[in-house]
Amino acid sequence: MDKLMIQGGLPLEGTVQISGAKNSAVALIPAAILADSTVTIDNVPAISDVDLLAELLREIGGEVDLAEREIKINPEKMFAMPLPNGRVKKLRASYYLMGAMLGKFKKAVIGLPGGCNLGPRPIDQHIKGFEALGAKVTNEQGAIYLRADELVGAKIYLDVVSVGATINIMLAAVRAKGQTIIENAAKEPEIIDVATLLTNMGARIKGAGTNVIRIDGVDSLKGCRHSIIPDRIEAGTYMILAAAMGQRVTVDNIIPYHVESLIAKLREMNVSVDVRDDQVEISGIADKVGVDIKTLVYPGFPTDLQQPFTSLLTQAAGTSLVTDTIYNARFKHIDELRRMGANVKVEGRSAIINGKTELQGAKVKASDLRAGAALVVAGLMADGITELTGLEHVDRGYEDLEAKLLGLGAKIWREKMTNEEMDQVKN
Ligand SMILES: CC(=O)N[C@H]1[C@@H](OP(=O)(O)OP(=O)(O)OC[C@H]2O[C@@H](n3ccc(=O)[nH]c3=O)[C@H](O)[C@@H]2O)O[C@H](CO)[C@@H](O)[C@@H]1O
Ligand SMILES: C=C(OP(=O)(O)O)C(=O)O
Repeated sequence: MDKLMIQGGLPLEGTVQISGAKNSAVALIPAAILADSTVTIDNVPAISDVDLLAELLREIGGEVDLAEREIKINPEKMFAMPLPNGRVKKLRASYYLMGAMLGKFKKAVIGLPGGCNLGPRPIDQHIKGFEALGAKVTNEQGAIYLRADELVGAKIYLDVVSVGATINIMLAAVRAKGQTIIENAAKEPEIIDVATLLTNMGARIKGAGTNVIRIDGVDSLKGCRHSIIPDRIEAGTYMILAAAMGQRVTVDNIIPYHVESLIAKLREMNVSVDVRDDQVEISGIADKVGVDIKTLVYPGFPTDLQQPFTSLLTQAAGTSLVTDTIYNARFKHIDELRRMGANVKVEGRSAIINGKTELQGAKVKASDLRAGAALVVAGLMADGITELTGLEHVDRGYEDLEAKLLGLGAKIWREKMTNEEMDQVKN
């Protein structure tokens, strides 16, 4: 097991290239199950969630060729192999195997998903959608059993705006009989990306990116080629890093429109953001002032950037209030920030940050993916060296983190943990 060593206090400068979106990739790869011939996806990020999904598709008989930035999925020999345990529990997005396998084979057995521990993450809206399409769904010993004689389009109103449920219902509905209407659908860019792939495969989908999606079922879907949109959360993380330590940092290969809520908040803090066609240039040298943020569904401020943004706010003057309306326990990074000297307290769904405080390098642990990102931001701002463990979470979502940061002038490297350190981290 490795730990990440971060030498803090060094200015960042240069250009960083953003990879394909994790939350698109992890839905697009299962979507390929629905095709009858090879789907090729490029701009695929090299992250462990993608490796796990590639393995899962191989387990169900898929021929999967994962090369640099490209994945080729031939679904011709796939079958409805039950996946109650194992890799499905290591990531959140394994739940997309439910919609895709149900849509293709009319049956599936998939273990309950893993992913970041952010408090309760139910999948009742996914199940409500599958049932509305005609599936019988049962939960047996931690695995979801789905079976349908046939899937028939239905009108489904989501009680909670859910990215996963919206995509999963689309996957199950594209080959159903007749029309499905998803009301109160999520509008995240990744949903449009999945709808684009499915449409290129031959599906008939209207309204992706709005809160009403209409799907007219088709009998079969064919292979095609697709390029993944840039990762707005990775982009946002580097924008926050640039605001923290950047003299002049260009975050390249992005869709600036996807990070508008972050740009607005950075400007409110006094950070200079120059927006161009597919990049932003950020200079964070100015004295920063505290701001309040409230996470919301897209296009509101993304919950996935809340944790790294909290780290940045420790360096802003005054009191800032961060409220997460999506997850009630997404504050596991706060204790670690306090260990580094931050003045932050959590009250209910909010964190109250009093800045600006000097941060000191410390031994800290990432409890989840974006907690890891938050601690990398903090480590780069702190005096001295920060040792970050829990890298398995960070590797789920950030391609080449060290290489990208080295390219910006950071001093960051991995070291093997000693047995004693591994015991300490486990306890
Ligand atoms: C793989 C992936 O794309 N993960 C993203 C996806 O997660 P995920 O798809 O799991 O998140 P959802 O959009 O479904 O969750 C939003 C909220 O709805 C609740 N809910 C969701 C489904 C359901 O059936 N019942 C229910 O109550 C959740 O507990 C949460 O409070 O969107 C989240 C919100 O933008 C992001 O943080 C995750 O990075
Ligand atoms: C919460 C996240 O991921 P997942 O849903 O895959 O756990 C995230 O990407 O911040």
